[in-house]
Amino acid sequence: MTLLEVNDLTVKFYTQDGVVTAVDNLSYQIESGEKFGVVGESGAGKSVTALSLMRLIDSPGQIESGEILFKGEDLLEMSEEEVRNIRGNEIAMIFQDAQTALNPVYTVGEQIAEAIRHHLGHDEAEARERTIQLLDRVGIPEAETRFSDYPHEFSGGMQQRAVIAMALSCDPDLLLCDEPTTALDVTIEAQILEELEELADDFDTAIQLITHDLGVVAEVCDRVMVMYGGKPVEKAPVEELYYDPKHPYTVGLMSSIPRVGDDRDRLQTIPGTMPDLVELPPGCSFHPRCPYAEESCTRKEPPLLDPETGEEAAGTANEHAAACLEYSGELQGGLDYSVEINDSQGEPTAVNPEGDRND
Ligand SMILES: Nc1ncnc2c1ncn2[C@@H]1O[C@H](COP(=O)(O)OP(=O)(O)OP(=O)(O)O)[C@@H](O)[C@H]1O
Repeated sequence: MTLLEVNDLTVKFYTQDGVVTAVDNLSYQIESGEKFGVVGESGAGKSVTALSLMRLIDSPGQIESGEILFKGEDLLEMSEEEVRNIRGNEIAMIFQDAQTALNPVYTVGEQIAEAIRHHLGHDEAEARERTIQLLDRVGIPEAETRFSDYPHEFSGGMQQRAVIAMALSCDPDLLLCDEPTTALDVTIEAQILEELEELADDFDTAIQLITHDLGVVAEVCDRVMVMYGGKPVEKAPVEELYYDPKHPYTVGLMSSIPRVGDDRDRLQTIPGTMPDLVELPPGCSFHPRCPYAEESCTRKEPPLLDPETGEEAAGTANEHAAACLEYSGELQGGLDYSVEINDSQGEPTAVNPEGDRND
């Protein structure tokens, strides 16, 4: 069943430097219980998309148009009170920085219990019991004792686990995670991602996981949307994206995934930077950074197409869709990159644009 359907969402910020189109006519869907990744560099519009789902876009920002259907109801048409009931209850959000989500003057346990009392109407004893169960479930040892600890008595990883417990306390249908492990060290990150994945399955909660790291998406997600300049450039089931990426931007992102034990320098980034969102380049907004760009790319904005058939594709369910003129047959030189499968480590793939290898 489709849980979330975003149709033609456009969000703009009216800044002194001009009008920033942070999200541009964006459409995507998330099924119940699905783990959906949103990937792209800084400024791609990932956080603004998530904040729109919570109706948390403030001035100078504005949701200009579109629909956000959650269980068939348009969040953009709801009253403030109706949205408040959904927020934290049916849709919960976890941010990168656990410290901002936890109030330093209350114990961790009290904060979670308070959320449970508020949203689920439990009495104090029930809320306390559920909190301890949740703390235990997210991997906090000696949960009963730690209930009474203040946030500063928790390590960074433990704080983020507590935030996950708080987000799950009301058994939401959709959990928005915005770079939830970026601030943590790699070992803790891996543990928490694994936990998050398991919890989502146990609670039958769908996840929209925002990250700039395709490795994180590979770990957790079923399906992925790659964003560039406020738009999706590729959508695919996660394995297909890894083994058979179709958009040059995705290929660039994959080349920059570092791999443990890999002696080649994979820490290369895609040359250039995200364009100015006040004045996007004409045609394909990735063309100034694309190694395959031709004259036509500077003129025509590529639609999302099924790379196999060249037909229009929304990239829902198992569809693979990419926005590149290659798939409308308008790129004369074609795309020329190779996909390496790194069998020894059982990891998905390394992808290198031709001529960009360091071996
Ligand atoms: N409060 C704001 N005022 C003005 N512009 C904003 C504001 N918030 C976001 N933007 C604009 O929206 C664009 C998209 O921002 P967003 O935070 O969604 O990017 P992102 O992909 O989540 O990047 P990051 O990984 O850095 O969070 C930004 O480049 C910025 O220009």
